[in-house]
Amino acid sequence: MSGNMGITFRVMINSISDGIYICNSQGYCIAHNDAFLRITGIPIDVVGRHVKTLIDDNLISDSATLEVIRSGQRVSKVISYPSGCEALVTGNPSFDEEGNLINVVCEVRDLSELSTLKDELKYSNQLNKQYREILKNYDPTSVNSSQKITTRDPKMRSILDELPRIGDSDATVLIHGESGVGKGLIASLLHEHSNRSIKGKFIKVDCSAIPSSLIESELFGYEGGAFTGARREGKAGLLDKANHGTAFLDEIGELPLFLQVKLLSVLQDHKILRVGGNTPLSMDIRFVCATNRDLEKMVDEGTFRKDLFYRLNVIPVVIPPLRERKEDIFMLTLSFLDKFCQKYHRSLSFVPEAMDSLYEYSWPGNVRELENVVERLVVLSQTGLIEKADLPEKIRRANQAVVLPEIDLIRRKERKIIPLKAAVAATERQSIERALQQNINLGSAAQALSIDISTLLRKCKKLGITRAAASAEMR
Ligand SMILES: Nc1ncnc2c1ncn2[C@@H]1O[C@H](COP(=O)(O)OP(=O)(O)OP(=O)(O)O)[C@@H](O)[C@H]1O
Repeated sequence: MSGNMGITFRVMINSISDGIYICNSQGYCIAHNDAFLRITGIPIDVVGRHVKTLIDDNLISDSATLEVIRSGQRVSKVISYPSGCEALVTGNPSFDEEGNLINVVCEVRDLSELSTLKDELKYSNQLNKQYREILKNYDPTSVNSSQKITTRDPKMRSILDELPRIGDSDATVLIHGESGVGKGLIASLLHEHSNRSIKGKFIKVDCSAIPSSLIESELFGYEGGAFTGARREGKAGLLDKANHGTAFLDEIGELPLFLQVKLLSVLQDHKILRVGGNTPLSMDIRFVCATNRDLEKMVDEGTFRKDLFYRLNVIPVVIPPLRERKEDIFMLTLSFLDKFCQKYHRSLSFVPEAMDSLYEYSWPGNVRELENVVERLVVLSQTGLIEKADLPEKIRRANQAVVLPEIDLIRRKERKIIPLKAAVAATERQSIERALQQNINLGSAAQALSIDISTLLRKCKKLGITRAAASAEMR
């Protein structure tokens, strides 16, 4: 610090991170702290100099001090300095007991630092609030509170609307859809919607996960001594466990041909025959099957039985891939974020650029992939914000542009959903460029936009808008 002040005062004033600049009642600088020099980059000793000479020497663009001396009131101004920084300078008058001005103390706040921090904090608070509100008001279709399905997609909603009716019937359902779209979830909801959930269980069998040599005995069970290594007392199969309930046969396209015949007879006769057994056992099972393969093509190729296909496909349910219901990406992301934040006791939000990238990505692994990505981000995140840089590279590459040009915005409008941040940025850019082009100075441009100059400067900096670029843009 410079100036003729006591040591305690010097230590105190230098512990402040904002710049402090003190003038006497005539406008001569009597002291300043170290932060003042760091922020302003003024290369000369200003103590003893009149502020007017600093303006004349182009060291400051304006003076709050002169305005305070003139008006006797607290004054704030945005002032540019040789460091290239723009600062919000607030001049505070101090008076003696008779009300005479003694000196003017100016606080110099680096707007770029301040606005970045403020923006981040404000934005993160806004997002958190917004997310919580959406989740609070959103009514996910929930069944018995154990399973929740999140969707806004019209096709998905019509499937959900049909679920109670399909659940009530005992007809066989074949769910078609890519891996990870939620076929298992829909199947379990069907069970929960039926009165089978009261008297029986939901048993899932992944036909692709059980080796073909074991699948028959796993499904149908076996009698004692049916084969080498079999238990002496025999064993009930998974279908036994589904008695009075629902058997969900996932990846049904992987079922070997010989078992397709056996399954067909179960569907027709409602009886199962254990491996090595002679007496068929009556079973009351509702079958829901799922596949990510084109079963009709497999029928044509002779790898899937036609009669079984028609027997299974009584009620077909087709679940669209996530890339065809982009509206769901936002909702699902927030829903998974909430779930994993609760699980891992974290509090996190996505910055808009990260959300844009999630939106743009094609999600070949569908909802499961999204769920896994969000869980990983929640576990690995070290700050309260998930940024674009935190996303896996393949997702980051899906969206390089942060601020979308208007043309892209229109193209996106046609696809109905525009990420909120991109829409706001494009609209802000357009209004600011127009205001800068149509107004002679920053003050009137800010007035036209109904914001103050510091906000205008901050937004210009953030969006990379200069007056020259704005004028060129509008021509
Ligand atoms: N709409 C949704 N809302 C909430 N969670 C969902 C939704 N769809 C899928 N999920 C979740 O995504 C994950 C994958 O879903 P699911 O296992 O049902 O997919 P799948 O189509 O059966 O996959 P696969 O074909 O590989 O067996 C699960 O954790 C599931 O809970």
